[in-house]
This record gives sequence, C-alpha cells and structure tokens, in this order.
Amino acid sequence: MKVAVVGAGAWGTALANVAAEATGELTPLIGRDPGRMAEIARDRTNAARLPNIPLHKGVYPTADKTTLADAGVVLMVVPTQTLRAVATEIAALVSPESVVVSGCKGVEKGTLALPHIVLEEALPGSRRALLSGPSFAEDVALGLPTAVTLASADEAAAALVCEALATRSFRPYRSTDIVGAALGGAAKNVLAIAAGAVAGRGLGASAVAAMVARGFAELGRLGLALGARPETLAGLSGLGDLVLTASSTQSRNFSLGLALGRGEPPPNKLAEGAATVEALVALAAEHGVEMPISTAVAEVLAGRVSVGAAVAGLLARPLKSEI
Ligand SMILES: NC(=O)C1=CN([C@@H]2O[C@H](COP(=O)(O)OP(=O)(O)OC[C@H]3O[C@@H](n4cnc5c(N)ncnc54)[C@H](OP(=O)(O)O)[C@@H]3O)[C@@H](O)[C@H]2O)C=CC1
Ligand SMILES: O=C(CO)COP(=O)(O)O
Repeated sequence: MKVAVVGAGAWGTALANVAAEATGELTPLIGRDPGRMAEIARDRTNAARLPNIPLHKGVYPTADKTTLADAGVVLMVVPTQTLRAVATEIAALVSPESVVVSGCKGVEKGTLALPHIVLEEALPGSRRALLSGPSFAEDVALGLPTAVTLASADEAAAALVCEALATRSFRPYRSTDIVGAALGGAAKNVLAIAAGAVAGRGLGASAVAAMVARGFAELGRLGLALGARPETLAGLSGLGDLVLTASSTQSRNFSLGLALGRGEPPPNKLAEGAATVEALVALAAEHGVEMPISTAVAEVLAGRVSVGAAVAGLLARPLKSEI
C-alpha cells in the first residue's frame, strides 16, 4: 500500500519516514517549493523543518503532486488554516478508493470547521480519517515509541491506514470517534499556551496542573456538546496530547506561552494554538459552551490583556462544582 504525504513540514517529514518504513514502498513527500524539495532530496534531510534527521531511504521528496495519484493513503499535513486550499488543489488527483487522512490540529477560521469537515467539503465523496495524538515530530522521526489515535467513521478505512503506518515504535490505535479526536488536537494546542504562560510567569507547578485540569474540563464540556465520546477525550488524542504539549518546551505552543508569561518576544515558529484559538472559542460559543481559559488565551494573544490580568480574571471567577 503506497502512502503519499502532502506537506513537507516537521510532521509531514516524520510521517513520511514512518510510512516508508511501515510499507516498504516509495513514499512521496510532497512540498510546495520545487527548489526546497530538490534540496531535501539532495541532502536526504529536511534541514529547515526537521534538522539532523536523515530521511528514510524510501522517502521521495518532490513538488510533483501527481505522485499521489496511485497512493492508497494520502496524508494531509499542512497548517490547519491552509488545509482547504491544499485539499482543493489535489482533489482531482485523489483516487476514489484512497483514504485521505488529516494530520492537522486546529479549527478553521471563519467556517469553524474541524479538519475532517474541511476534507469532507474539499474532497466530497472521499474516504476520510484523522490522525491525532501525543507525538512530537522529532520523537517519531527518531523512532522513539509513540502511540496515536487514527479516527474514522469508516472502520475499514481506519484499519487500512493503521496498517500503512504501524511500525515497531509507531502505534496508531483505531477509533470511530473522529469528532472527539479532532477536538482534542485543536484544544490541547490552545491549553498548552495557557500552561506555558502560567509556567513562564512563575506561578508554580500547582498552578500549571490546575490550568491543565481545568482546561481539560473545558474540552470535556465542548466535547459533550459536539457529541464526542468521553473516553476519546480521556485518551491519546485528548488528555494524552494535552499532557505532552502542556509540559514540554519541545512544544511550540507551550514555548509560545512561556515567552508570553515571561514577557519575552514570542518564538518565530508556527504555534497552531495561536492560529486556532479564536475559532475554537467561537465554535464553543456557537454551542453555548463557555471556555474561560481558552478565552483568556485569545485575549492575551490579541493584546487585549496581559498574562497577569488574564490570570487574575480567571481567579476572580465564581467557584462552582468541579465539572
Ligand atoms: N510538529 C509536530 O510535532 C506535530 C504537528 N502536528 C500538526 O501538523 C500540522 C503541520 O505542522 P508541522 O508539520 O509541524 O508544521 P511546519 O510549520 O513544520 O510545516 C508546515 C508545512 O506546511 C506547508 N505549508 C504552509 N502553508 C502552505 C500552503 N498554503 N500551501 C501548501 N503548503 C503549505 C509548509 O511549506 P513551506 O515549508 O514551503 O513553508 C510546511 O512544509 C499542524 O496542524 C500541527 O498541529 C501534529 C502532530 C505533531
Ligand atoms: O502536536 C504536537 C505533539 O502532539 C506538537 O505540538 P506543538 O505544535 O505544540 O509543537
């Protein structure tokens, strides 16, 4: 089963290595810039996005999108806000039997669509799945043990993708709860910014843990409203990814929060939480769900309040029962 990866960033490159190892097939890693892809092909490493990691010998870096036409699995691994445009560009090339998998974590601005809905709209009639879970690209590319959720309403599609990606160290667990898996991935990036900001401001490990746990409660309320299963939210793609992302400086979202909390300039790297937070809060509001921590992150990122004022605002909220 051939896998093609669209998006030659850190995560796309790591997943291309996994797929090449799992399938033993030539795996196109498709980027948008022919010059950059030629460099990656020459150097056998993606120096800009995933430095010091050699490409698997089966990975074929290219800017030629037609190389995905005969792939049984197409992994879409671009920033969430660009997913629709990229999926629309490749729509005519994807075979009807292929499973198209979102590797994105976020909510689309404007439409408030989760990534699998973006795929459904851009690639109507296609077989779809979503991959999410605690998995830093570098860890995966180094072959360190990793477990993720592979969600699809189409169980045969999920099984096919799992087979095309499972290696001795990369373990995709199947789920039919695509909404739960997508929500966990989107919310944890925002909550990791909050945890980082609290840590950066020096408020202590107890405060960081409170932020993570109350953030998880926000995710739970939104999940309930959208029909996600509680066990998905408590699993790899929910709590698992939240714990990872909200506790490690390897995370771009946590690092952004740390910088905000310390009053330092934000790191110049993609933090999906920053791109997603307004849409996540709007999606929650549409369903009558309050997300005070995520709202505070949105306010801080928009420059409307300081981290100190946001924390003071959260501490001033009336106490309720824990849920
Ligand atoms: N990094 C990680 O550890 C993980 C990331 N993810 C998720 O994967 C997604 C991608 O993240 P990641 O790979 O880290 O991001 P990167 O910033 O490393 O890479 C993003 C890639 O998308 C490409 N891209 C950006 N805009 C466009 C566009 N308009 N059209 C086509 N291609 C575009 C970029 O191309 P170019 O290089 O030319 O700019 C780049 O190759 C995110 O949703 C993220 O949350 C999920 C799990 C782990
Ligand atoms: O999604 C990730 C790990 O599961 C990567 O997190 P960051 O985007 O915060 O680096």
